[in-house]
Amino acid sequence: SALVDSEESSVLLDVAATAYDFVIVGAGPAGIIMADRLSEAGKNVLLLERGGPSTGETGGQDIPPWANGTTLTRFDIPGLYDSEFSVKDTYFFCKDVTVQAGCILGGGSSINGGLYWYPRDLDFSVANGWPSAWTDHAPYTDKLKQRLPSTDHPSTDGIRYLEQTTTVMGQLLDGQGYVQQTINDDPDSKEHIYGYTNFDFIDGKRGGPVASYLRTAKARPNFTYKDYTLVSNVVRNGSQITGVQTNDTSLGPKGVVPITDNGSVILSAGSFGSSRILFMSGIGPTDMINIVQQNSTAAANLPPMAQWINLPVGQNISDNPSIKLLFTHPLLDTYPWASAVNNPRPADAAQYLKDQSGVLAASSAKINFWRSVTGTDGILRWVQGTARPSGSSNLPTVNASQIFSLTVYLSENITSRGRIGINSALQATPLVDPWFVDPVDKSTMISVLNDIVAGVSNVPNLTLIQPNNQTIEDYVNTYNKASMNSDHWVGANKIGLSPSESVVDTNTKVYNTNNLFVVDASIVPALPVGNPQGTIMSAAEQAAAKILALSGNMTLSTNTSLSGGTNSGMCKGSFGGHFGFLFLDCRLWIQSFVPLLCHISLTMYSIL
Ligand SMILES: Cc1cc2nc3c(=O)[nH]c(=O)nc-3n(C[C@H](O)[C@H](O)[C@H](O)COP(=O)(O)OP(=O)(O)OC[C@H]3O[C@@H](n4cnc5c(N)ncnc54)[C@H](O)[C@@H]3O)c2cc1C
Repeated sequence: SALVDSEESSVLLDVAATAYDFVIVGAGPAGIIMADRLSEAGKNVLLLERGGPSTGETGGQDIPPWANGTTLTRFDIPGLYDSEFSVKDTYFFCKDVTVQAGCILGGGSSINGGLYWYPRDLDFSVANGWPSAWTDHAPYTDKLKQRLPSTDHPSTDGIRYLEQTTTVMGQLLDGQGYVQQTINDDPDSKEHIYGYTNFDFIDGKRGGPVASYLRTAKARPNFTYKDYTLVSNVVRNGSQITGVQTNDTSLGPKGVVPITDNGSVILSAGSFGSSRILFMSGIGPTDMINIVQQNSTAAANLPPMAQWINLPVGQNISDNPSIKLLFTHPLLDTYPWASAVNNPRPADAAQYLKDQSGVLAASSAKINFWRSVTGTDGILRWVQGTARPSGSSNLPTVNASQIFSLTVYLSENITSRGRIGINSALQATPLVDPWFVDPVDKSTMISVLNDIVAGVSNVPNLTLIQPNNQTIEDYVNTYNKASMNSDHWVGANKIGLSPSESVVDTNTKVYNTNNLFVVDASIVPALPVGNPQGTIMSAAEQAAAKILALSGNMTLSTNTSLSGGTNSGMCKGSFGGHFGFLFLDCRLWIQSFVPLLCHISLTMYSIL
């Protein structure tokens, strides 16, 4: 199916464009899982990623000096997570998003702290904003667990390192009625519990979807991956999407990658990335599309105004407001995380290089706890704490090597919402910050922090050093807003039952389009109880099942190769579901048997 107009194809006569059943934009956790599940079902899938490789396995080259001669990049080594924020060249963060977002293979999962929580039932409840069609979510979490189990002891020798923070923080929590548990063994239990941090690391290295789902996808002939490919917008004719506009003219005429007649585009470019692509495709609030209209290059790709689709893209955003406290205790060993990329402690580097064990086999988080608290508005909100043996060098009166930090997040049921959008430079950016918009969120945080601090005097030798000589209330009131950012943005393209308050329907299809889907953090309607990647990845599992069900888990597509408008005659058919899996690639017989084979497969398809 020719998806570019005749003028375009006559200008670029020698560009061949393969049409795909699914073009997925963005190789973050959601995009990778979608690519794997759809290709597993026999679909012809193209995964486009704007960034380059990350881990050594994917061809990454960013190897710290002390690991020279290995394939261990900074993204492989969990203990280098905290150093990301202090290196000069942060090329792995998106340069056109004004907050931190990963622009590299794996997206956020390649640059995040790796904290990984299986969602609980309440995270996917109607009360938490999900449509009822999504609430039977446990089977999808099970699918995720099978492919990507969590660990709370990531070092290959099974030993936990730097546990002083856990010991001291555990004493504080014991004194306040918290109970220790293996957190992911019972995800539904979150009331006054604490435990070791769970990660998605594998064999002492960063694991995540890149080291699991992407591996299986890559092994399939019907899966194609292209990196360094930026998608600006979808190409559409009204509600019918016909392809995506990329910056790579080798992929198709003027860089347009077409989809098959029954094909679909799935945006998995993250909360900021997917929202921007929608605006640039003429989908979203009019004020945002007007900004696109004012940019002459981007305006050229906008559909006519009559085809603009007004949806609340970028609204309903939430992110955990988080406040950090600092403590000192003589037992502590504050780890020099920031310098570990160039100058790690020599024994730790040697141990890690030997067999991926030791301190560097985990990122900095050591202990997590949860509780609920009811605000003055009667709403029960959830609270998460994460403690790390890390500190700050600007505290002259304190021994800098004996500090640990506690980050307290307000999570599920917070009532504040913000908005994200684009500015005139087309950077994706928060327009209304989502933290403490509702004063009850703030007062709830203050009461939680006061509760924690009240227990400090019961732990021998434990001292709160930040805030110091200041009430918790003053500390929170004067806290730098930007530091409250937890990088857990959800809700921009919220799933829901109506286009007046949501962007995608219960099948994750963008309202008022025939074949455009969004599957990533942005469809999650409200924050889960813990750091969100487990929720996002299991949501992708459910979305894949729903999208496959929509297409009857079956595809028979003519895989058109355009060259100056000429069909070179490739044929590809597959079907799955009840009849098992059959994949026919006609390229082998392209010279002589193409028409016959295509006919046979079409006949088989119609019989079955
Ligand atoms: C510093 C940091 C630390 C974090 N720590 C944790 C943690 O410990 N635990 C946790 O659960 N969560 C954590 N998070 C959040 C978590 O990583 C994200 O919620 C998650 O990665 C979102 O997944 P996603 O698939 O929606 O999008 P993303 O991970 O953002 O992936 C989107 C992908 O799309 C690509 N892309 C974007 N735009 C385009 C385009 N136009 N064309 C082509 N490709 C495009 C990007 O390069 C990226 O690879 C952290 C986030 C950050 C930034």
